[in-house]
Amino acid sequence: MTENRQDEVVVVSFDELTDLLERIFIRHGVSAPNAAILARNCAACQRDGSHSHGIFRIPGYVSTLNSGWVDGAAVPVVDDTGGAYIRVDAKNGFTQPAFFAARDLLVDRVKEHGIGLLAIRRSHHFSALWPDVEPFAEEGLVALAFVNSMTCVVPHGGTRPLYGTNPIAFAAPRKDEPPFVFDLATSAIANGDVQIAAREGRLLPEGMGVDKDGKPTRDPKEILNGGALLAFGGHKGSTFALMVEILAAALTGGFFSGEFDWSEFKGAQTPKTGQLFIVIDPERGGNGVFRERVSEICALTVEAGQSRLPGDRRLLERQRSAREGIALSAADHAMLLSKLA
Ligand SMILES: NC(=O)C1=CN([C@@H]2O[C@H](COP(=O)(O)OP(=O)(O)OC[C@H]3O[C@@H](n4cnc5c(N)ncnc54)[C@H](OP(=O)(O)O)[C@@H]3O)[C@@H](O)[C@H]2O)C=CC1
Ligand SMILES: O=C([O-])C1=[NH+]CCC1
Repeated sequence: MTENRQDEVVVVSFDELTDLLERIFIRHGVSAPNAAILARNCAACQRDGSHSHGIFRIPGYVSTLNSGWVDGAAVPVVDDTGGAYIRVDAKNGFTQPAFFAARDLLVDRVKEHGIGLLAIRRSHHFSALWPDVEPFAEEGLVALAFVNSMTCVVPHGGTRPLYGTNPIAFAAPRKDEPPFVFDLATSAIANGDVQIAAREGRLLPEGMGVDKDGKPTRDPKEILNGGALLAFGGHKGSTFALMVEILAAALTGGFFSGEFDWSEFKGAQTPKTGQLFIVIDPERGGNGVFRERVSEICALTVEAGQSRLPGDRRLLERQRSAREGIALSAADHAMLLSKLA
């Protein structure tokens, strides 16, 4: 760890950050195996510049754990249907331990059937989705993830919030290069980014949200205090958000984004919903050149003038972190240390 007081920055390695986060999770009641999974996930978000779901989320994890809303020591129960469909009851724990409890079985089933579904319920997903899907593509598989969250998005033309920010992620292997991965909220902006803008006193771009009276606003505080977010792309993004409610909640047996009641749990921030993962073995397509074709369409997209592909910024951040370490502001580093007290 190196401190640079002049710039008020503390530089840590990925392993150092993971270790610190692991100790924080354990300090607040997360079991050791679950803490190792959550710490690695959160450190990876910070490393890759997914700042809305990196260490920014630690106070939320901690206040939620302390409220009793989530069980950090939950032991997920895997229900193997014997076919391509695997169900997991997360037992009111975080999604990632439930995901890893079934991941190997899922990959076995994908190899067997060409496709596998992992449906997780009674689970709290408080992170980015790309860490869930990217490793499948590194193994040559195609993966999709659907996660619903907590009510803060108004359906297109509607008058009250109903959907969560409901992200969708996708990963596909490419030939001789890292997988193509996107990971996006179906809201115009993720709730985490609205919170960060509010903290930094920044206005948002037009078209992200409305205030408590339904009037368009660029003020993140007005959106967070009784206002709401809009879906991306009008009725189209709104319909994607609805689809995510169907796949992540109705299909898995989890709660819709507006269905759970955390009012008795002061400090609770993690949505207790459901998550669906669909994993496909592209080799079953039989054309034998799937990776080449993915690389080809990505290259054509850039040739057609798109300045960059989804995931490019994140991978550059990953490379920078590997070269230079992960730079935390001294204030953020102090915040993390304070969570060990
Ligand atoms: N757990 C949960 O319930 C929720 C989690 N989230 C998480 O919040 C995160 C942020 O979501 P969101 O605000 O939608 O993220 P962004 O809008 O910042 O990015 C969404 C995707 O678009 C890509 N992208 C961004 N800008 C461009 C561009 N100019 N050209 C091409 N591609 C681009 C990003 O790649 P790149 O990363 O390389 O910039 C990323 O794959 C996600 O990781 C999501 O999973 C969101 C909602 C709920
Ligand atoms: O940024 C976001 O919208 C959320 N992240 C976790 C729950 C919702």
